[in-house]
Amino acid sequence: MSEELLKQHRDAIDAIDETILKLINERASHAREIGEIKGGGVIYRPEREAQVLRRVKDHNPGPLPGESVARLFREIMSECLALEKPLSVAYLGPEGTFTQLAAIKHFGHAAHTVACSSIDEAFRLVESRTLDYVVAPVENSTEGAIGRTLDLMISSPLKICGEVVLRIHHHLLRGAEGTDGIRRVYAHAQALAQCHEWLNKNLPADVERISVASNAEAARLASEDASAAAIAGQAAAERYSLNKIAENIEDEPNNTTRFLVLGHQDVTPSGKDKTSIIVAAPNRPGAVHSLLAPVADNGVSMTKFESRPSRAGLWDYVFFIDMEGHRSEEHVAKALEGLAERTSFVKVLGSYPVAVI
Ligand SMILES: C=C(O[C@@H]1C=C(C(=O)O)C=C[C@H]1O)C(=O)O
Repeated sequence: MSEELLKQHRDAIDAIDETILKLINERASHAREIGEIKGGGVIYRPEREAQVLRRVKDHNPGPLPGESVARLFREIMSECLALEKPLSVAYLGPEGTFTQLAAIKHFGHAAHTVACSSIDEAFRLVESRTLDYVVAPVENSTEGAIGRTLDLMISSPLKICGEVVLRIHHHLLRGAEGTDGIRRVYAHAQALAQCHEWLNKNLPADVERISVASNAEAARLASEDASAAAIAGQAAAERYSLNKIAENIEDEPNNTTRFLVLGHQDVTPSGKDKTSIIVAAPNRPGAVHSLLAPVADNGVSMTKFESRPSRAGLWDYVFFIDMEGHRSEEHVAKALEGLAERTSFVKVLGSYPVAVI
């Protein structure tokens, strides 16, 4: 090893770090000025943040991967915005849930994440403007829709202003080592379902599977009970100092959960957006087909179509539809007009940027 060569590179890194430091602070000063111009109004602009992240990925010369530089800039923006005022974000707690991870992935570490005891409470705290935004899971690639979030969106005045897609890795966690002496496994019902095959193969049939409110709650219970294990993610393992007895035990290797970010603002177009709506339809043959005609006729692509029995009693079914494009784009606007003519209930939940990181 050449000491001289090593020193040359380290000197170069020191000089670069000084420049980076100066430039990041210069950037923060501009963000603060922009905050002044906004004059106390809404400071967080999801469309602008998505554009910044896409630009960074598109212009990235390497060797760092695009995803990595986008994550770094995610944190820089988070700190710049916190200089104006840190955002407060409600999520289904306790600390260490995947929803908290999703909130941090979307807003960065400078945001103030607040654990709530239910998705309902998280919505309520944002509806009452006690907190700024709520992050809630909406669908999992193996388990399907998260009914409670969908039901809340039917009546909530909140608008969707972003989405987060998170790869979900589950681990078997325990205070002790090995699987000997495990009498029960705690996990959220979704996690039990997502690891069902693995549990059948790797634990005795008489081990009890107990579903609890969250993965983090499962980890907490396992940390207090030597004959218990939990299924949870990395964050919960760290939070409760548990050993990873087995890693990535999810049956489906591409297990991902999609989360929605909701707040009070309408988001302007970012250039690559989605629009989410709810429509109601009677339970009549052909009703859904004719209802959807304006979507196809205007060349709008649907990326999701999910039905739920209506609880309001006025309709038989409600449909959650995601489509490509922003509601202000002509073809999307025309599709929405056409839908409104065919049903008594259309609710636009929001137009928002497609997830970048
Ligand atoms: C600086 C702004 O405000 C916030 C901070 C941003 C940033 O650091 O780049 C981007 C969007 C906003 O969330 C802006 O609107 O441009």
